[in-house]
Amino acid sequence: MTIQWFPGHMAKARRQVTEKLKLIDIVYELVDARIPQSSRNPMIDEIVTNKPRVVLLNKADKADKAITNEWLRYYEEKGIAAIAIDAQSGKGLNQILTVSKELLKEKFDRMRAKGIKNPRAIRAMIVGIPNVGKSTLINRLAHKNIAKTGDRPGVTQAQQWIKVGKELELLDTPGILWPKFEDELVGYKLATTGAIKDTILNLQDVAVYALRFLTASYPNRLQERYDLPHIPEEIVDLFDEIGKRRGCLLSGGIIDYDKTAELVLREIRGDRLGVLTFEKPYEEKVEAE
Ligand SMILES: Nc1nc2c(ncn2[C@@H]2O[C@H](COP(=O)(O)OP(=O)(O)OP(=O)(O)O)[C@@H](O)[C@H]2O)c(=O)[nH]1
Repeated sequence: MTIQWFPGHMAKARRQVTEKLKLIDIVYELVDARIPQSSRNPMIDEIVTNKPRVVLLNKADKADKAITNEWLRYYEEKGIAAIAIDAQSGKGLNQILTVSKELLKEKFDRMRAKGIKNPRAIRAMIVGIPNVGKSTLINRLAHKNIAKTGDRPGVTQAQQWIKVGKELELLDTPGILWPKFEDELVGYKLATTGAIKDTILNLQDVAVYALRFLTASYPNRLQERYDLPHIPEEIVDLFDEIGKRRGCLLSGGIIDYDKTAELVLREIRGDRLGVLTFEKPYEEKVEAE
């Protein structure tokens, strides 16, 4: 597989995030609840070293609820604050302030101890990979409450802050961290959920991954959706069955594998096979074939 992880992009993103860290009290790391591990950039652990962090499992409406709960337990066991949210509908968002206040209690208590009667609002920034829902979350929290507050020390550029009630302020520009997909399985998961462009990986390979995953984890849904009396063992036979049933054919009745791959991925992304989660905590890494 010839996936490139652009070091130039990453270095720039790292610089920008590091610069903004000086302005804030807490980081909200947005990940996709369907692939909490693959949708984060592991470098964030090196970048965000001295600020508390909350993991926000976004698009929880598209994820398998039981597995989202497993992820929440996993983070709890590791002592990492995590909340399942749906930025589009606003579900779970009210927990963000509560958790932030808990994590920053000592810092703000110290301010009060120094004689500051009404400490300022908590300042936060959102970071995450492209398409994970950063803008949706900011807009949802903002309710058009965007406040121009001008320069803050440490940056040459004026930062805009978004007021979220009285107690929270968000940087209006999120930090973008690129996904790291040197591992091909990570790449396939990102592609299946639509986090990376379809032109980056071979679409048939992505669909092979997705169909193998469905066969192993959600066989009933696969059978039901494509009306399969049983799931063929050979992946090519599975493509044939789906292509035949859905009319993805070339002239002469030959199965059009590109069209079949496209159809399957479109239906997965559109929740036609129900809500799905592609990775579990503590899961052994399985090499994609
Ligand atoms: N179902 C669902 N869709 C969501 C949710 N949050 C965001 N989306 C959708 O995901 C897509 C990407 O959301 P954006 O907010 O543009 O993501 P972003 O991280 O700002 O993307 P970039 O600007 O590329 O960095 C949009 O189509 C949103 O409508 C969610 O909680 N649930």
